[in-house]
Amino acid sequence: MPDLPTAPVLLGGEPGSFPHSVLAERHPAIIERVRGAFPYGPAQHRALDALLANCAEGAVEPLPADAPDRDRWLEWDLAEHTGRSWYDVPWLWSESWFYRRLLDAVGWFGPGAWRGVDPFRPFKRAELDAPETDAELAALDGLRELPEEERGRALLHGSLWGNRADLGFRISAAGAEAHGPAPALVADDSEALWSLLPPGGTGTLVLVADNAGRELVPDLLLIAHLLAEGRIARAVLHVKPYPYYVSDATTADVVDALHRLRAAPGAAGAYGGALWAALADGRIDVRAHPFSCAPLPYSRMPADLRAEFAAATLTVLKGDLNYRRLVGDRLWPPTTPFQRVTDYFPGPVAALRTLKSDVITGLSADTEAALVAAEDQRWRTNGTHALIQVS
Ligand SMILES: O=P(O)(O)OC[C@H]1O[C@](O)(CO)[C@@H](O)[C@@H]1O
Repeated sequence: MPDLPTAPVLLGGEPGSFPHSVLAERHPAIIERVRGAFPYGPAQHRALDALLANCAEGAVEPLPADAPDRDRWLEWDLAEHTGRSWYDVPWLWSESWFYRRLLDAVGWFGPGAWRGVDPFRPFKRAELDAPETDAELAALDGLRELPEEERGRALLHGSLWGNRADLGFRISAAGAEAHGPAPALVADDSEALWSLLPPGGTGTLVLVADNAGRELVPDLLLIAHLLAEGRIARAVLHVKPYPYYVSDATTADVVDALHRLRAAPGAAGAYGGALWAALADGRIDVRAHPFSCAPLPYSRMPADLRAEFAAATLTVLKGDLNYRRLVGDRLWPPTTPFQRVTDYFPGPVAALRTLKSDVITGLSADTEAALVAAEDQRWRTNGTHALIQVS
């Protein structure tokens, strides 16, 4: 693997920092929301209490010998981090560990009746069922008369800005949506993206999804458009193998989104039907690779995933967490070339992301200066800016 340039890895240990607030405030709030959403029994309440305590002062504990994914977590640095504070290990790792432990606490992996019950499902469902979703679907009717390129651009932006629909983020960023859909693109390589997907394409788009609901719906619409317009022949949609970061999409969320689309009137319903048919005949494939929930950067991806990304015409990584994993969860100087930190990626890659954490690369010096002048460093995390970067 070529040498990557380095910058400090983000840790959660510094009070006042964004990562610290996620570990110290957001995670306890998520535990209480989940606790309030299900009629859990005493065992789950006790386990959630223990997790709360662990969030505050605890150390990383080993997984029990019979945990189904113990070997995988050992490959993912669990032994190295065991006994250390959540605040001293890489923030990317401790956040991911939090979701793994939360699933344990509610019985997701257990043999009991709560096995496989998604603790975030009520929140994801509520978003999908919200009137705002109806309005977004109805707006598709207005796109029908547009030339294909304009329709494609609109759907690309729908998928991009759909990334603000992140329920974990909203717990501590109330009001971020009130800024409206500001056209605040801090980097825009969309021309390069379209040049990789010309009409008459016979290739495969890999879309690594992020959130369910109001992000996944526009992601699916974009895929439907690219297939219908002959810009790709196939699409592979990667989702999470288990509930993660509150709103991340699982296979069950894909099913919910497709039902929602199919039941909608007008253009949305037609897209839903086309997507359903494309899944049935194999033009769209859904994957839930274990590495999608790994606490690691993509530079450590396993060989099978590397081969899949290498064979794709383009891999689109959605969202903030995927961006952190793509470029490395480090405090890069913002003008660090995106190309340089993604050199290791085995094929053409695009990031579509709204900015919700400190990590950023690929800005021009002018753009960085303008952002800092207007907002100090708040632009990095307040979810009102977005980027399209291609390498
Ligand atoms: O859903 P997204 O765009 O990946 O955002 C999730 C982000 O939320 C956070 O939990 C905090 O913003 C980050 O850790 C993470 O990058």
